[in-house]
Amino acid sequence: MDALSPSGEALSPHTVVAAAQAGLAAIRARRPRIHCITNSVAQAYTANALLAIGAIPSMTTSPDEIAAFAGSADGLLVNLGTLEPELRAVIATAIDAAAGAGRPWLLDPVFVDRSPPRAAFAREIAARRPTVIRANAAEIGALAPGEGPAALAARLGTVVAVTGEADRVTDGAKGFAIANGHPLMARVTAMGCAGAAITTAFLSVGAPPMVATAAALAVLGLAGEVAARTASGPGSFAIAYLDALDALTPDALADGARIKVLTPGDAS
Ligand SMILES: Nc1ncnc2c1ncn2[C@@H]1O[C@H](COP(=O)(O)OP(=O)(O)OP(=O)(O)O)[C@@H](O)[C@H]1O
Ligand SMILES: Cc1ncsc1CCO
Ligand SMILES: [Mg+2]
Repeated sequence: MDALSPSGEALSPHTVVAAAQAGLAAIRARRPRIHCITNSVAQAYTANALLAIGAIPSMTTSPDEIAAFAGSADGLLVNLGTLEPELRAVIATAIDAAAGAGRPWLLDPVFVDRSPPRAAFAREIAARRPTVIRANAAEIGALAPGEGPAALAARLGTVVAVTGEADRVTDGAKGFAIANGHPLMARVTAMGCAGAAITTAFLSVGAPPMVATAAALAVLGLAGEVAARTASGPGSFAIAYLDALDALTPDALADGARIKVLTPGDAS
């Protein structure tokens, strides 16, 4: 299982496909619990997406419970989509607990491009070195103005994933481009948020972070392509996407994943 070997190995599209297959099997067998501090728009869909892939969601943000929940979870998602004031301290406590327990955590800096105070807070959180930062291009631009994903990843020692029509993942030196996905994914709110939660589930089952993130994005994109075949619009697509996550097979991944290795020049 080359995908589960330590980082530093030669990277290839096959590495990612193998990690997607192994990660999917591990999530379904081990049922990792992912604690999600996420926005009020995305909560129910995110919990359903985690269940569809085989993981277990927990979602509380209660200040007196967050350390217990985050510290005993297999991974932590921090999503800033509806950043009510009391969440700032809750997020700090959750990161302490997850990082203290040696668990991966992922930052999704939603809408930092719309709010300078939120961008400032997101930069503070990013300085805590999340395992992965996942965002759309506008959000990465606001989080690290003038820097670009590869420089951001290199400076923090984290993995940065930029999602959109094509997805790119980098550790600052190397990277992957994932071409899977469907335009209907941009017509349902919280697709990125739910995808970040599923990416956290892949991080929690053991592949190195850049490979695990690329694997998760291939899974998410391929599920989107499968769902689009039967959907008649955004509403039925949202439901079909959950079914597609549940039904995805190792063979479908081998046939359908569209991954390219990025060299240092094009990882920026
Ligand atoms: N036009 C597109 N074609 C193919 N895939 C897409 C397209 N737009 C988005 N996606 C896919 O949808 C997922 C969500 O990415 P997106 O960049 O839209 O997230 P986001 O902006 O954070 O969304 P949200 O904030 O609504 O959760 C990614 O896996 C991405 O690959
Ligand atoms: C629409 C919306 N507003 C805050 S969070 C969110 C979900 C998509 O990120
Ligand atoms: Mg988003």
